[in-house]
Amino acid sequence: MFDGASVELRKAVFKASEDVFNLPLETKLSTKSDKLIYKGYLTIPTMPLYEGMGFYGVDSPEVVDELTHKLWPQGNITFSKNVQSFVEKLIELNVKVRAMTMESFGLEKYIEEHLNSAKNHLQLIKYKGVDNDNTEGNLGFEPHIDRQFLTILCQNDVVDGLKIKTKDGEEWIKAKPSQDSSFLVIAGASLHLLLNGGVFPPLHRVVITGKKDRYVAGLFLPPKEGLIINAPEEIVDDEHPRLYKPFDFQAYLKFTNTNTKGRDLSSLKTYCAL
Ligand SMILES: O=C(O)CCC(=O)C(=O)O
Ligand SMILES: [Fe+2]
Repeated sequence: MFDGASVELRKAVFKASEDVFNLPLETKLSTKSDKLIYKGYLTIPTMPLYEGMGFYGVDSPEVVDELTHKLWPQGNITFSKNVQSFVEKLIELNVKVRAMTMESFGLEKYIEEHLNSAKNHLQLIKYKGVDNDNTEGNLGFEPHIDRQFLTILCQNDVVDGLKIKTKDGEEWIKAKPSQDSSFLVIAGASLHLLLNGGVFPPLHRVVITGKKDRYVAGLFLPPKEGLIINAPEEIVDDEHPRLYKPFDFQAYLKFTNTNTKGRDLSSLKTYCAL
């Protein structure tokens, strides 16, 4: 699925991403939407090195075209074509991973329904490199679990920074892609809930150490608006009792947005465990 041509495509997307973040601030701000925080330009006051550009519903060419037009009113066909082709590859990978995951839990009959229950969201991310010798590194992204079903990340080859907490909570390990064609797949809270705790959503954070800017492209799979997540009966029994109340993603988003420190597994449990 990811051949030489895809590696080229990926390079083109990171080049495109540089172009996006190099645009004047007013242009980037013109894409900001107050309806959904993750549509358009995103900065987060507590994470000064981070800038994001979100394409919510990215599988629809209109979404990419509309945002491209705001960024380059004179047009930029190369940008929208590269983003669309790249997203197609990421979506293919996401479908495979989610179908295989459902299969491994014996939930074949829910695959279709599950695949249709998510939106495709592309987030281009830039972390500004730092010019200081803080050996601990500088905060790029606060520790958190992802809230969606699944996250697929790829980064520009030269700069690492993503760290993942081991399941026992003992240490942070570096998530280092093995080669420039690799992707990192992270399970999020919504998949954890759907599978009654069967997959683990890891705590992760980003630490920036060098002068080089770090670019990441991530496909996020948030549940569609209105979906209520509840683990299927087939995976609930005396040995695996139901762990969570029916879960409304939008309400959880609101809860975690007003409480940024609450994005870990224990606060998810406080929020909706039975
Ligand atoms: O920058 C990264 O590698 C991870 C970003 C991330 O964790 C997120 O956007 O949720
Ligand atoms: Fe994350």
